[in-house]
Amino acid sequence: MKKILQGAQVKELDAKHISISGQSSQELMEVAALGFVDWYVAQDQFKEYGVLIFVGAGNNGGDGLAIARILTNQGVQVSVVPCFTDPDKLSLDASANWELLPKSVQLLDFNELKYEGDLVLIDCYLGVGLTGTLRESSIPIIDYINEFSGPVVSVDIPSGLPSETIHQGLAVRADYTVTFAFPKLSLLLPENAEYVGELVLVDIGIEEETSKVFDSNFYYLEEKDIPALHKSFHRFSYKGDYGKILIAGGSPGKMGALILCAKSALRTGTGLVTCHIEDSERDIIQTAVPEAMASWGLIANLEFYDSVGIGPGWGQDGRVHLLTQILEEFKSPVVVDADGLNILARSKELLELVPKNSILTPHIGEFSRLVGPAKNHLERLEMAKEFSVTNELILVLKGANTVISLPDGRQIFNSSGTKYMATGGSGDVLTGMITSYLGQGYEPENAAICGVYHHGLAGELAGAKKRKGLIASDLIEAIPETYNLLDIS
Ligand SMILES: NC(=O)C1=CN([C@@H]2O[C@H](COP(=O)(O)OP(=O)(O)OC[C@H]3O[C@@H](n4cnc5c(N)ncnc54)[C@H](OP(=O)(O)O)[C@@H]3O)[C@@H](O)[C@H]2O)[C@@H](O)CC1
Ligand SMILES: Nc1ncnc2c1ncn2[C@@H]1O[C@H](COP(=O)(O)OP(=O)(O)O)[C@@H](O)[C@H]1O
Ligand SMILES: [K+]
Repeated sequence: MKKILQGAQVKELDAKHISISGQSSQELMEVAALGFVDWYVAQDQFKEYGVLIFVGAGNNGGDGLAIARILTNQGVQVSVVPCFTDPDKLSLDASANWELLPKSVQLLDFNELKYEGDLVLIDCYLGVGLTGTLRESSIPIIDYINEFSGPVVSVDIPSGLPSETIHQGLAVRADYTVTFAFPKLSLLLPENAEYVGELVLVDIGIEEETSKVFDSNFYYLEEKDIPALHKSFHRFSYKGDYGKILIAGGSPGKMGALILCAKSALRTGTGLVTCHIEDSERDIIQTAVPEAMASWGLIANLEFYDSVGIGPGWGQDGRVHLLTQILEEFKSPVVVDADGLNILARSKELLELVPKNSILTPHIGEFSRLVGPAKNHLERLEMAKEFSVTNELILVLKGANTVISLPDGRQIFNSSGTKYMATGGSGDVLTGMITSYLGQGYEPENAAICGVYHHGLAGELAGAKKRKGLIASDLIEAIPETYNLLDIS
């Protein structure tokens, strides 16, 4: 899994990579520029566009000059706007790429900028080398980029955005940010979404091993990390091997949440699902999910189950007794969501009963009730870490780039998912998936990671077809496709 370092550590990371790989810094810049161009030319929406590249004097500008050369050689019409006064002031690698710039590239003076036709503006003005507050001289440049009528793509980071903090001042507001090696923390903060646009990560071949010596609790979860975390089953596996799970949820008028959760667990691979419900709701669950069994009253034989999911659509009134029974009698980790979390927030003494390494899946509202209100996402991350470490629990803080907070202090940002998942019932589907993996015998950490990643991927697959027409049931139907895509059997 990639470590998320600080922007200021990028130079050290490069130096380490260079000493291990034997690659020169200019070659590394070339790899980054080629990676950017590969992504760029694959974007159908830019097919008929020329490009206008703003370049600064540092290595971010160097990337831009290399991109200008490579795109020109691929037949794209390229103009460059140098945002520096003297080419002698360029960084070493930027200077080398300045010398290599093809003669056919048009150099445009920022003060006399006039352009015609469909253009994409590529922002290579300032990267992670930004220090302190933005200088006066940068303001007209960033204003110009922000007033540009066409699409804006920022390279590595939107110019003017600091690498680690929540920003409220002037910075480029990009439609896309194509970042290198690892996503900078600021690109993952919801408060900065208006600057970042869509986030794309380009791998530039720096081994994960290289960042081991750097101190960071933040990690970025990608598709390549997933297959190794899955358990494989053998030819003679029977339904008991895939887990027997209990879901305590649903209430009159909110049975849908439980139905989504149960179906999702079945599609994730669980062998046997039992739904613990109110007597009056028996017909609904048996009709909507014939594959599931139902139980009611006090729970008999809790030890029969491999995992328990608690909360979707449950309601809070009259549930404390049942929740206490589960937490006292079920000795393995459980999954707690929705009203299960709301009860814990109201009756904090129950928190001590929650088995260690259980997985709690709050959205921001539930987090605020359970752990406390946060000023911003950075503070929320810090509070989540403290909560996970102190209580030895796994917190899955849901949202775009869901964060998995582990009892050892690591915090993992998810890369999969789409805005189309912001629809009622998406969270119930996630609870079913994580409970399913726990029941299949996955370590709690892996159950949370696989659940969160596959859930987001199911969202991407369903979202590609249904866009804003996506509903939570579409996520469930897309779960099997995620196994095909990652070749998980
Ligand atoms: N491993 C990787 O990820 C790789 C990273 N690579 C790339 O390197 C980039 C980092 O490059 P970097 O360190 O040269 O700095 P960069 O971002 O160009 O900024 C320096 C410029 O900003 C200016 N400036 C500073 N503060 C300012 C302010 N407050 N207000 C205004 N201006 C200010 C500063 O001016 P100066 O102080 O020198 O006068 C100088 O001109 C990184 O983002 C990525 O794109 C790839 O090439 C390869 C592999
Ligand atoms: N903009 C978004 N980008 C990616 N994922 C999202 C986004 N909005 C919501 N999600 C995901 O959808 C799910 C919503 O969960 P939740 O808020 O509990 O919904 P519900 O209570 O309706 O089931 C979470 O897993 C969250 O990560
Ligand atoms: K930039």
